[in-house]
Amino acid sequence: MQHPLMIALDVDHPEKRKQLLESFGEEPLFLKVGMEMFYREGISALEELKKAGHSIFLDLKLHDIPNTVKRSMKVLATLGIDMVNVHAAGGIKMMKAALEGLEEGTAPGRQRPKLIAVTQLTSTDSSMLENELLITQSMDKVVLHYAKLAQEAGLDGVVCSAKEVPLIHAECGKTFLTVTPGIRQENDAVGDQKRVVTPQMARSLGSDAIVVGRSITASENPLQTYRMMKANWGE
Ligand SMILES: O=c1ccn([C@@H]2O[C@H](COP(=O)(O)O)[C@@H](O)[C@H]2O)c(=O)[nH]1
Repeated sequence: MQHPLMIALDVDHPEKRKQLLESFGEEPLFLKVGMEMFYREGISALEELKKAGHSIFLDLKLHDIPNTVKRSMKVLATLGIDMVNVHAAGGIKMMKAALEGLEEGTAPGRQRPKLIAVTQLTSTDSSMLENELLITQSMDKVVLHYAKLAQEAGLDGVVCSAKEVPLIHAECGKTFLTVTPGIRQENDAVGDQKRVVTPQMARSLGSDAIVVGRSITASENPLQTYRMMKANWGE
């Protein structure tokens, strides 16, 4: 998939997860497995998803000392996942260690999972950045700075809002991946997200992939909503 719409499997029961996936039939999907599902269902569920032909972004957002992150990534590299992430706030050493761990853990002949870094969560706005996190630079500057650190560490790309994609692609190059959550159709509830765009806007801003959770998982007809959002995203 060149520009995937990644479905965030944020549901509160394995049966709901299974029902949701059944509603998509045989279509191979790009699925984002987050902490909720991974902590509940573990590695065996990832194997199930892979067997069904799906691609997996394991969104665990590692953020710890470099040694711990490296050793953890070495384990995650064995799980058959396609993408995994860290928080760029862990710094260059931590990101380099994450990459080393992934490389060491990837079996010969297998493709290393892509490694991307969260710049600033899409639930953060400028006011939170300044007043809670005490970061006084603008959101654009901070996100770009973290993207550059991730690139310097050798990572494949970042998680950011689609709003920051043009800046990141201009400074880090078009092949540096931008994976963008905070996606909503015009009338969807925004919830806790702050830096939000529609699938159409994400495409015109140049996002490489969009992540959609509740708009699909909480929809009365997830398949129909997925198809509509995918069409609006241009895939
Ligand atoms: O900055 C970030 C990083 C990760 N996420 C994750 O994406 C989905 C979005 O879900 P929605 O229901 O579409 O809001 C969710 O799993 C987050 O953990 C993010 O939103 N922002």
